[in-house]
Amino acid sequence: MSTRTSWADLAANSAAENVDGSSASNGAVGATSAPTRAAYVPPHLRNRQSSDPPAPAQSGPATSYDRSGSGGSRWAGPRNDYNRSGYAGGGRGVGGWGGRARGRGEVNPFGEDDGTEQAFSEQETTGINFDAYEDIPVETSGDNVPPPVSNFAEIDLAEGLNLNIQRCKYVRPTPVQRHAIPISLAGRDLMACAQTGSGKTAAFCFPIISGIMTGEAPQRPSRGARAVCPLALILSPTRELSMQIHEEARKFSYQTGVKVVVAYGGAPINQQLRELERGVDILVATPGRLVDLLERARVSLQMIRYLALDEADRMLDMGFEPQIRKIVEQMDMPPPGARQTMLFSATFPKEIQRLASDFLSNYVFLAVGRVGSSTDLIVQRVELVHESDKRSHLMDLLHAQRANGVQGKQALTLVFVETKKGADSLEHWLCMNGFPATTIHGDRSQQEREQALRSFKSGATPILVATDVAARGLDIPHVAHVVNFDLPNDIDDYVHRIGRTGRAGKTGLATAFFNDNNSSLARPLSDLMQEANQEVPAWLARFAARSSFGGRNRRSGGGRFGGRDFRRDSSFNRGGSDNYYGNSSGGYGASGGYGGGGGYGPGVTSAWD
Ligand SMILES: Nc1ncnc2c1ncn2[C@@H]1O[C@H](COP(=O)(O)OP(=O)(O)OP(=O)(O)O)[C@@H](O)[C@H]1O
Repeated sequence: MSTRTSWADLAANSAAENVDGSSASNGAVGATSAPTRAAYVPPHLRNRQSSDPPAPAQSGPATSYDRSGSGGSRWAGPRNDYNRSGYAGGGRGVGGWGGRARGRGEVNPFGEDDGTEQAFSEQETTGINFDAYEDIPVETSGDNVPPPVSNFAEIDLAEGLNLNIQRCKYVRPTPVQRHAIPISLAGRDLMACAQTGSGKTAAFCFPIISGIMTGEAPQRPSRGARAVCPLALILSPTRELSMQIHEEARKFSYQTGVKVVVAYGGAPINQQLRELERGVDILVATPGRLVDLLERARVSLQMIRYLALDEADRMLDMGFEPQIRKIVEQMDMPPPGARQTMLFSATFPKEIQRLASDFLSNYVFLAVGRVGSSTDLIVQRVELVHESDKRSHLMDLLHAQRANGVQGKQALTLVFVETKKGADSLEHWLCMNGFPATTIHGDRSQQEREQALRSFKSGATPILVATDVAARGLDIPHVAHVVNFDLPNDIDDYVHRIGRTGRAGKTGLATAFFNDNNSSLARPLSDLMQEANQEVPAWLARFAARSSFGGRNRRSGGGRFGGRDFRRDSSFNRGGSDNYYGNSSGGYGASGGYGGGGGYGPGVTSAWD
């Protein structure tokens, strides 16, 4: 019983932390407010009833401009000047490339109140807890690595971008930003590994936006050409993550004249085509939809200067690698060296690093914290729960949270399950038992997926039951608790899942239900927890000791895993021209420690776009 009380206490503390300054400033509902109950529709009836309200305008790329008040015609977008973006090269008529016009009528992604003035005074209270990141060891390797900076003022970013950084209330760069931004601004290719929630999105967006703002005007193909030619491509594995990166990039590029467009599956392609035709500098996309656009010859990659792969290890695993190779190697994208390539993730198995090196030229490897480690900000608990007891155990947890006033918008709970059917069934059961829940997985329509996320974020359904489709990248404020109802097979998936809480310096709680079916995860899980200074239960240590070495999990063969450039490991070094010079701070040694080979199995690739 005492354990359960402590879960609830932890969740309560976490919720209290998550409430801090921001709720005061936006008038958000407090932790004890009752959430608005959404009308529950059982999964089997969902396609027959139109119970889900239609997606609001901001959900789609094309409709987002419909809110701009720029007038009735869809063609009267804020930047229908094809000379500037995506089409027809030559004269910009806007004071040169560096003097890009601000998009008139551009929707303010910061809301009605721009708040630039206010931003400075509020920054210190609403920002990230940087102290939490100060001790993180950083390692770089590569040729002539550009030195890190300690604040944004030291970085030579374009002026309009600096203003938007203030609008975002980013006071100081996070560690990954301090290192990665100067490396990218120096024009270097980069493979970067940093913990979940540590600000990787801005780390690749800032150099791209700044580079486009200050770089030479591109000579785009003639206006008659059907294909649009973005200058930068950002690929991510899921639709929701692509949408999120698009939203972030739009904030960072607000009023800079840099146009960001998103394209992802499950949404009408015609809307996305229309948006692309208005001009695009940065294209954010999921691989499947991009291949479709390339095959229709509606997008050309010939002018790509920047390529960023977010969740790069996922993008290069067996599920996605063929599509990524097609996009990057078999279409018209400039080769490594002629473009700048940035790969980011919180996990980067060596096998994938080796694959990824095909896309890079004389790159810098950057590890902030150990590769694949979880952040200390997340309190991790593992409970021994038999398969048949999982539901009642979850119910106990949720009741304890409720009893402690941990619920509502400020304390969202994300529950991961293995299968889509399992997700629907658990959601149904939770709702029947008085816990408003919704679900996100690959069998739901895109509209349903987006509605589920909105409902979760708003606190209307403070529990989201998800498959791995929600495991990576999603930055949902106020996720106080991640429950691994079904543990994943791969420890890296666990790292990403629990990383949906404890983000941007805030604390979070992660609870996992473990039983005999998860024995292959015992050792990597106990290693990971130990490394993150978590309490490892004695029974888990016994499971770990019993489990065979060299299993399918990469870490199961090694006592220690670390942030390592695979080029430092002689067994991976193909004797090529990779020269590098290691550079580390924070004091961890040079031993490798990823055991076993292969290991990254197909997992739950069906859940991915
Ligand atoms: N310099 C900064 N100051 C304050 N907040 C920041 C800063 N940089 C990023 N953030 C915020 O931190 C949160 C996490 O950032 P982001 O989503 O980029 O993390 P990530 O490292 O990509 O995580 P993941 O590995 O889960 O994809 C976001 O809400 C973002 O707005």
